[in-house]
Amino acid sequence: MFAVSLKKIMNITHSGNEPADPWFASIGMISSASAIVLGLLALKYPDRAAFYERRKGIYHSRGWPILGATPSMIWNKEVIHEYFLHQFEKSGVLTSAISSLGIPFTISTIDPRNIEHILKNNFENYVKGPAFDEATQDLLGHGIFNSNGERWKYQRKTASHIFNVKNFKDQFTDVFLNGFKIMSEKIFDPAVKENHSVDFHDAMYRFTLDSFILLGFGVHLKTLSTKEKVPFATSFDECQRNAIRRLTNPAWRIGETVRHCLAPWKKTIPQHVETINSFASDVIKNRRDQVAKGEEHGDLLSRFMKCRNEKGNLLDDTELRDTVLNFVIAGRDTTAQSLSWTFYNLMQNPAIEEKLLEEIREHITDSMEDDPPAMYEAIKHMTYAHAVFHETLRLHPSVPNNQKYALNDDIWPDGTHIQKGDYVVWSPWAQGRCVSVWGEDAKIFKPERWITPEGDLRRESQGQWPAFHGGPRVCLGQNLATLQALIVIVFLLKRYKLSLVPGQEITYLVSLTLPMKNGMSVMVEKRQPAQ
Ligand code: HEM
Repeated sequence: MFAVSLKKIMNITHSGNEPADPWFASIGMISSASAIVLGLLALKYPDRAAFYERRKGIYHSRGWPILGATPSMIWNKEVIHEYFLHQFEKSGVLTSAISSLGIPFTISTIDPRNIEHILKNNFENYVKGPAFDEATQDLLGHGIFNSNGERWKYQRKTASHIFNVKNFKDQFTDVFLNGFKIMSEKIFDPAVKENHSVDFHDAMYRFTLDSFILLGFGVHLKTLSTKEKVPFATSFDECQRNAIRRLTNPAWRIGETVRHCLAPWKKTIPQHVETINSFASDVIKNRRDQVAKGEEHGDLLSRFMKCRNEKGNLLDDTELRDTVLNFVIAGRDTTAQSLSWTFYNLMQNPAIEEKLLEEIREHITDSMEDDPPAMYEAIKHMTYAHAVFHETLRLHPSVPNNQKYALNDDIWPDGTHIQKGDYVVWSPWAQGRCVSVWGEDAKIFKPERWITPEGDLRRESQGQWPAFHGGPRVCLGQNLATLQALIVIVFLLKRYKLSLVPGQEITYLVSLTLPMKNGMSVMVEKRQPAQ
């Protein structure tokens, strides 16, 4: 039938005596067979992906015949977090299975009890799966982020000795305060003087990259001071962006090869990785020479140089590269994004901004800019500033979606049965906005929800608010990220009044983290001291 119509279209005719063209005959047979197979598959899988078997006791949303949720997910790929939220709100359940072509059995949940169970109570059963490891291996190496089991345990133990707020109180605060001064001088003051807008999101990215490279490797990258892109920064950004492409596309190797063939003049991912590696190896070599001459440095690299691995040996260059780079990757984007979303919310809620300013005036003096320990102590007591930051991360979690892989069968607190080899996904973004989890005002920015009747900061369970993950793998930098963010919030608000440039669309870019898709243009004025 198909072959006949094809011939008609191509205007090819045969007289009755001519033997049939074997090419058309085979096409006809293949088409008919395919149509039959598709028909049978559509009968067996009328509302889900082919070969996807439903499990009892789990809610399955209805999808397309044979394709399941694949077309809707592709259609909504730019607004995937809203899509997940909508699926939960439409179904009224907090746990459901996703049937999509080409992905393994995946169960998605925003139930706080289940998330707490995965992260904490049955932590040993859930690991980063093979897909994550493969997609991020060249960038993360064998660092803490993509390690599991004993290797992770050892790295975590070593890092937590070094990585405590007490150790870094003065040094971290000092780096952030200095970074803030450079950012003011190079970006915000000129914008006030020349009355031009600033891409706030870009400024935060530069600020956190400079700060974390200084803290991690002891190197001044100076992206805040240069208009041109620093090669390390370009490669670092490109590798991070690429990681999400790999995680969402099982055929990423082919994709990368095709992209290279189509644009051979562009740097490939292995070339970007090489740029990062050669930066790290130069810094490590220099630092080894300096240490050999008896110099003392306080950056992470120098501290990790004194540590031993699980075999009792000092860390070699590759282990040092992986360890330090994992911290930079962990801290840089997440903190820059949380700052951008905080200011986005403050600019839209002047009453909240004013309340925060009152707290700043009460606790922070000008002299604290040059007194890191005093600054650190003052910030600790600013309850409302913490509430603003937590509320931002509730609505705009820097890690909006997360997944793990089940090593064994399990039963979740809501009764869902998990089988060995299942992927489990939770979405802090959808959870933070879901009325069933956070109440009727879930979608409203309201820092007051974080303040107890006694005026203290409310501590939510890690299952309810997994912005910093939870359990044994809770974010190691939570206190530091909060410290850095609050320093910037406090001093930026104290010095400047920011306002959104009208007419721009502020939205997220779908990625492993939550960057702003189009940046965020703001106008900057000097803030006049309160009368
Ligand atoms: C607002 C800022 C931040 C947020 C929202 C955040 C959030 C998270 C989340 C959700 C995870 C779990 C990721 C996963 O493995 O699935 C994580 C892990 C981690 N974070 Fe953060 N993070 C922030 C800043 C930082 C900073 C500044 C550092 C340190 C410089 C840091 C260090 C780490 C490390 C080392 C891990 C891995 C912990 C482990 O696997 O044992 N983070 N963070």
